[in-house]
Amino acid sequence: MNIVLASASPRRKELLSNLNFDFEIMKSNIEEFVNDKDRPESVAMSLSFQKAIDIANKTSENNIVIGADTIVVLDEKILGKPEDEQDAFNTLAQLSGKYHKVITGVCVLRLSDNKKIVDYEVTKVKMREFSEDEIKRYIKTGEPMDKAGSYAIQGYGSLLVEKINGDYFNVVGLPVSKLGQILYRHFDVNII
Ligand SMILES: Cc1cn([C@H]2C[C@H](O)[C@@H](COP(=O)(O)OP(=O)(O)OP(=O)(O)O)O2)c(=O)[nH]c1=O
Repeated sequence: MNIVLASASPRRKELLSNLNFDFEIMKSNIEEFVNDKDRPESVAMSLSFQKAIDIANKTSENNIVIGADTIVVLDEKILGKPEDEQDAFNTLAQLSGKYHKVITGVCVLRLSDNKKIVDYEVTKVKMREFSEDEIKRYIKTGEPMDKAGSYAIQGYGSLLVEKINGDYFNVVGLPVSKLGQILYRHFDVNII
């Protein structure tokens, strides 16, 4: 039995690596389809499941597969990864001075005994007010381009964040504590 992280995200890999247990990485390349009418929590959970099942079907059925998906939500509207720099600018301008939610859906499954747990974690993030000039300078760093909500709290984006309420790691891309509980309670995996 192996644990497989169904993710191309270097952030997720790093967060799991901090726990010093063996796992494999397999990159799922599902088409991320979002229906605007669904609740943001459902969207994040559904995408995490799609990533996990894609990889589960390509690996041993005894493996435990983990999928995750992070979205940023402002006034119930999902702000995903930016399409281009203009899109990143518009997203960051909307986030300035306000609270938003970061939701990460997480799915853990094992086909051999038909086990599937899907859950999510929410973290509230308050941005300080920033100017258009600051947004332009931030975009020039290149950091926003592959991040949900066009920022990275673990990087230069930390300069824009005023405070958070909830799990920091959830914002970076993986609700580590929740995931640990799922592995322990439902899959008998004891990391510590
Ligand atoms: C809000 C925020 C998001 N992010 C990242 C985490 C995710 O990698 C990314 C959201 O995109 P996702 O679609 O969740 O993940 P991904 O495409 O990077 O990787 P994969 O689907 O293969 O698992 O945004 C940060 O790194 N820092 C932040 O502060």
